[in-house]
Amino acid sequence: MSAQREMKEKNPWPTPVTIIIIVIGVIAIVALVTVAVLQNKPVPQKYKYGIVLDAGSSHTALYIYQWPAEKDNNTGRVEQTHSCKVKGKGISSYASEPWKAGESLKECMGEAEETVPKERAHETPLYLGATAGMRLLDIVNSSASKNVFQAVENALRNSPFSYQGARILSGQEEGAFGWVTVNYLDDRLKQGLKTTGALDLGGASTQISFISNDFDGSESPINSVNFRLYGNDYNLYTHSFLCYGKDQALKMVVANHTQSGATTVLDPCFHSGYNETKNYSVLYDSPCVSGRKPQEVPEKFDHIGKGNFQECQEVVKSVFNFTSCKYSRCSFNGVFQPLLQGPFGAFSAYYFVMNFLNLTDTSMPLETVKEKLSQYCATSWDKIKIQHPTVNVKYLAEYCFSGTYILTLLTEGYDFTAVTYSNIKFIKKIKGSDAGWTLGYMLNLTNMIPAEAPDSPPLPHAGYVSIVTIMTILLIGLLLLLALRIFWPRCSKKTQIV
Ligand SMILES: O=P(O)(O)OP(=O)(O)OP(=O)(O)OC[C@H]1O[C@@H](n2cnc3c(O)ncnc32)[C@H](O)[C@@H]1O
Ligand SMILES: [Ca+2]
Repeated sequence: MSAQREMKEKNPWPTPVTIIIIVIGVIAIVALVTVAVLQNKPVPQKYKYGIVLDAGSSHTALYIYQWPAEKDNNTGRVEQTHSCKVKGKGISSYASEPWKAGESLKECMGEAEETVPKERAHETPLYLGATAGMRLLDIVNSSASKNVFQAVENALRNSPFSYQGARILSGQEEGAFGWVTVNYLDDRLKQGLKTTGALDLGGASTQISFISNDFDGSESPINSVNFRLYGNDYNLYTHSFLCYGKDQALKMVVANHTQSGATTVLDPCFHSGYNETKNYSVLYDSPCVSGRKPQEVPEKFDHIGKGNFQECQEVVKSVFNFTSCKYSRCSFNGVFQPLLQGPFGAFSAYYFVMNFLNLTDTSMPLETVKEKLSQYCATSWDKIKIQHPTVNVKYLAEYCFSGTYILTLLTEGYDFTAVTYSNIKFIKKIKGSDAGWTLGYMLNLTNMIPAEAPDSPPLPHAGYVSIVTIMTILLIGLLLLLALRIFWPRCSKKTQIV
């Protein structure tokens, strides 16, 4: 018996148990490596780029987007990597000297050349989209609008990028792409989650876009945009109000005050102590008001502030027409609008203005918001200038009007109530990318959002983590057992014998 035991102890060949442990260990290692390789494809190192120029009514901005080069088959995340604000006004302001519109873009185009790696430039699409400023110029002087586009095209064709054209977006496109941007950045589209509405307030137009159960497009087809994105169908309600951006709305409000052709205009939307001499011709230079220019007007008028929120609200209301509606329900000016639904993201001037006024917190009761704005409007112009010495004086003079306009547009125009006001979030960026139509526009033109859902990874993430964890624990256990058998055979034998 003892000789047998001695032989066994000296036998260099592993016992069947050891062999089984080794085999299981090898299988576990192979399985672990296979799962890890399948799940974690190599992390892409390189990026692809796309550039969009937003030629707005008040200014032009350039946005550069990037996404992982190996994932442009619809699975990689597109994010904003750089933005550049073009100096000066919007391209529509260069109607009488179009070449300057092209010149104005050069500095930002230079920044784009520095940002996009040289070897990627030729394959980087470059788009320019113009909005309400060019829509208005096109209405009053279409040849001037063509000349501006010509100048802009010349400048962009000479860039190293793959120029894809410049054009005016329709109001519908502007609204719909803003909605796509917000929901793409929030990962709502890919995951098929409930979507967020989009509210964009520009200088010359404003857009509202949202999904409502109350809307199937049949009542007002011009307000309907259909998408199939990542396997989900969306029937989006969208409307763009030309002339209801905050600069044109201000013109309309002041035009209402100046119908008598007076030389002095008392304005409740400007602070008391504000007094500026303005030209009638400049005030009435846009098609939003030109039809209402009084026949006999002096050259100039004194624009004098009165600082009264309630009165300001009344005159602001006067630019909205609530009298006629041929649909089941309307927002204003006879435009169909279904029942408001879900959360909303409000960006561009909505954010600039409410952020300046410290009123971005929408959990604050609407009445409190109004009280705060009322106090702000009642503050004298001298005091306001002292309190904000670094703020652009043109913006500063207009925040009382702008805040009042925003609240009136949201509550009277779109019908947000004291309850639904808290569904609005004033936003500038989402995960580092600016909210606005540009990203949605590029995603659409580059077919970056597929109609159908992309293939999911071989395993759901939770399954993958569980398998890897179980395998690892098993492997460590087996290796420990093996080590015990090899290095302390006597010890393990003893346990067996006992
Ligand atoms: O969409 P459109 O109507 O073409 O206009 P835009 O694209 O040029 O309009 P923006 O959103 O850039 O700006 C909207 C308005 O907000 C103004 N604005 C920009 N920055 C601002 C700030 O910091 N404070 C107040 N107003 C600001 C700007 O002059 C416009 O009147
Ligand atoms: Ca805009």
